[in-house]
Amino acid sequence: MTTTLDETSGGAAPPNGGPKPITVGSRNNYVQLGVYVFIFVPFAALIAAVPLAWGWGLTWTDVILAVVMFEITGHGVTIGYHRFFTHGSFKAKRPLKIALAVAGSMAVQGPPIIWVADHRRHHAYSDKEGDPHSPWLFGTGPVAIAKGFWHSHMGWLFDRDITNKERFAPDLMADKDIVKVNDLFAVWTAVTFLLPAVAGGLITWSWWGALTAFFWAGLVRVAILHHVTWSTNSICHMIGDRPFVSRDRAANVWPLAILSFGESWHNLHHADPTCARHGVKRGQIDTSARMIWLFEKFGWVHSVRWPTPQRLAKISAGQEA
Ligand SMILES: CCCCCCCC/C=C\CCCCCCCC(=O)SCCNC(=O)CCNC(=O)[C@H](O)C(C)(C)COP(=O)(O)OP(=O)(O)OC[C@H]1O[C@@H](n2cnc3c(N)ncnc32)[C@H](O)[C@@H]1OP(=O)(O)O
Repeated sequence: MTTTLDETSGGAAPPNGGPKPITVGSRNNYVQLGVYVFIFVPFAALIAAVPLAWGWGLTWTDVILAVVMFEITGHGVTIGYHRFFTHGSFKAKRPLKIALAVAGSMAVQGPPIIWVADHRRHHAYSDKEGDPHSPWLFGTGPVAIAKGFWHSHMGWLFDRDITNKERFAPDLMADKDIVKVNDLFAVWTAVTFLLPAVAGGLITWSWWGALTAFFWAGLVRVAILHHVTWSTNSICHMIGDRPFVSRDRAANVWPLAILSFGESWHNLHHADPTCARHGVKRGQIDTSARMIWLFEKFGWVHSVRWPTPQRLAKISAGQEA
């Protein structure tokens, strides 16, 4: 059976079918070097941060700037890249659309069109051959599971094919605003590191304050956001609860709910990919859904796909028989 995008994600993109390949070659060396640098430099800072936090550099200014940057860029990914651009869970006014694309780009996870194409491909082939980052492609058993964890968490980023953007993201490629934001990706990458440095320098009125803010609210914050995001691909496809029926191994992992802004209610997400709220049960924290609700109240978004009792009953495990 041929799996089409429309069947699986609900399709924010028009599924223009055809025999288009799912991948189109490999990344060039220049981009591959960028991936290494933008993964390892923040990661090195995160490792260094543990001893450094004991009395070197970390100030309340750095903590506040790091939290603010984490909130902006993290929600740029969850609300923007993920729920809006990939899955079309709501419609947004143009200024908000552009702001979400920029905020997502500042998470240093690649330009929006590539991110969205990869993620739609993930849903189309979830946990099967063709999924760019499933942990289950190596089989079962301890060694295969260890390999699978590494591959799904970050290994896939180092040695990977390029997802066919024409097939998986034609709607974004036809959107001039998004193409512009996409083309300026290197600028947003610079801004995401320089903004906290400039703010830290001005607030403390010192070069030292700029340096520590760059380290904590730039590098360390990006590294933490990277690993939280990647955990959705790795941990949330390996362990956790599966109260809803999905065609893959996606699971709900409650300890990640706060840091991932509600994205770790991943079982519901794969059972109902276009739903704007992932934490649908009582007590399931989902700050991304809260913010979408707020945007709706402000009139910035409309046509939000909120969960309905009928839909939830239909996808609940045990209800299908
Ligand atoms: C609280 C949050 C919770 C979130 C939960 C999410 C829920 C969803 C669930 C689960 C989904 C998870 C999904 C995870 C995905 C993670 C991905 C990562 O983490 S990536 C990490 C490392 N960072 C990078 O890889 C950036 C590296 N790239 C760069 O910095 C720049 O692109 C750079 C410096 C290499 C080049 O920048 P230039 O502006 O000079 O050049 P230019 O024009 O952009 O690129 C040239 C060509 O290469 C492509 N390209 C650029 N970056 C690419 C990339 N990362 N991958 C593939 N192609 C790339 C471009 O599209 C362009 O191709 P053309 O000419 O348009 O066909």
